Amino acid sequence: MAGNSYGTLYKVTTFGESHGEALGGIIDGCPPGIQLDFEAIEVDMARRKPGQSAIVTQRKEPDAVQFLSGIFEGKTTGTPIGFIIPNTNQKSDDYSHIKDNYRPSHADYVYDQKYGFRDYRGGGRSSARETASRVVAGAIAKQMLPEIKINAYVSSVGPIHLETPYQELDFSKIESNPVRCPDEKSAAIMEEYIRDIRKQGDTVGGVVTCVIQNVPVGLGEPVFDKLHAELGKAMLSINAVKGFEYGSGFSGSEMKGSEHNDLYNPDGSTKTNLSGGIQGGISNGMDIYFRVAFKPVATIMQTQDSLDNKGNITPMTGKGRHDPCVVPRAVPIVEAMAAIVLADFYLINKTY
Ligand SMILES: Cc1cc2nc3c(=O)[nH]c(=O)nc-3n(C[C@H](O)[C@H](O)[C@H](O)COP(=O)(O)O)c2cc1C
Repeated sequence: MAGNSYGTLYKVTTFGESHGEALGGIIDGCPPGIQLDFEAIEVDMARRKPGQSAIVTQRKEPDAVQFLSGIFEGKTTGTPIGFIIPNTNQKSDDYSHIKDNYRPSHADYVYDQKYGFRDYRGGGRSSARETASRVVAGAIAKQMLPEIKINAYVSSVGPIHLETPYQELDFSKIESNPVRCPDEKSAAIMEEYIRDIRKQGDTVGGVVTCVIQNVPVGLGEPVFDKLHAELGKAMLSINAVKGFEYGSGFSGSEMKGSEHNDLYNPDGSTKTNLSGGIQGGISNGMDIYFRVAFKPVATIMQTQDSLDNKGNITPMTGKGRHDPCVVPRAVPIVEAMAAIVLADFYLINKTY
């Protein structure tokens, strides 16, 4: 299958299915000599892994990464970094109900139409288990760019919104609750809401906000490979993502130029930052911030009509262990994809 790689110079390829032997990946282009902090990689993996709290899927996977190449005495060698993440809990679920049936709003139908055959167990390649490999590649990319700070957090769950601007939030609180919302009051309401939705056998969407600080001026290419275009592609490549906006986003379209313009300070920084840290596709040194909208995922524990592969509409009830709301687990995935994009542009910049 094509389309399993991302990046030009920091090139990440992933492989694996939800219920296969293992997931894994190859990172090609990582510079030599980076002393890796393996604990930091494990921390990010633990933030994504299933079973981490009562408000995510209860599948139990340790998501332990085994590095196979490209690292010697704890340092990157500059050769491809190969790794696997064994699937240890892959045999416990019965997915025979989706063998010949297509869940509404999942990828079953399009995979069958495109390839004529699919590994239906747990969604196969379309499962967000694939994102575990991205988190490994992102954790290494973060270590390549230690001066750049990437913080993502949950800013809404269904109808519950955290309206506080990111500048007034304490990012050290993001990990203080299972929702990953830095405002503890909002987090408690969001958690309650997710628990309630789960009890109803339903799912709910949400928004992850990401803030990237200390980005040097000059990352991003001027025409097609604009920094925000690549961030948008990276975020929209994450499962269940339905929207991306950066800076003032859609709300900027309602403003006047006199309100929206970011006026300069003598050092080139700007007094406001409605542009979201990118101008003309190139980072301008201000904070980059964007929002990623996730849908309520498809598998619900209620009965809905599905389509079978003979063209019959038949009722189906979700089975197995699923996420009632994916945003708490999506936070490290958003950070990982942001880090991969920045690492790629950082290396591209060095070729000038
Ligand atoms: C962290 C994460 C966990 C997910 N968990 C589930 C899940 O438990 N059940 C489900 O039906 N979809 C889940 N999804 C979403 C599916 O992977 C996704 O909807 C599917 O691949 C179809 O792609 P699309 O929604 O982007 O069109 C999850 C997505 C993410 C990011």
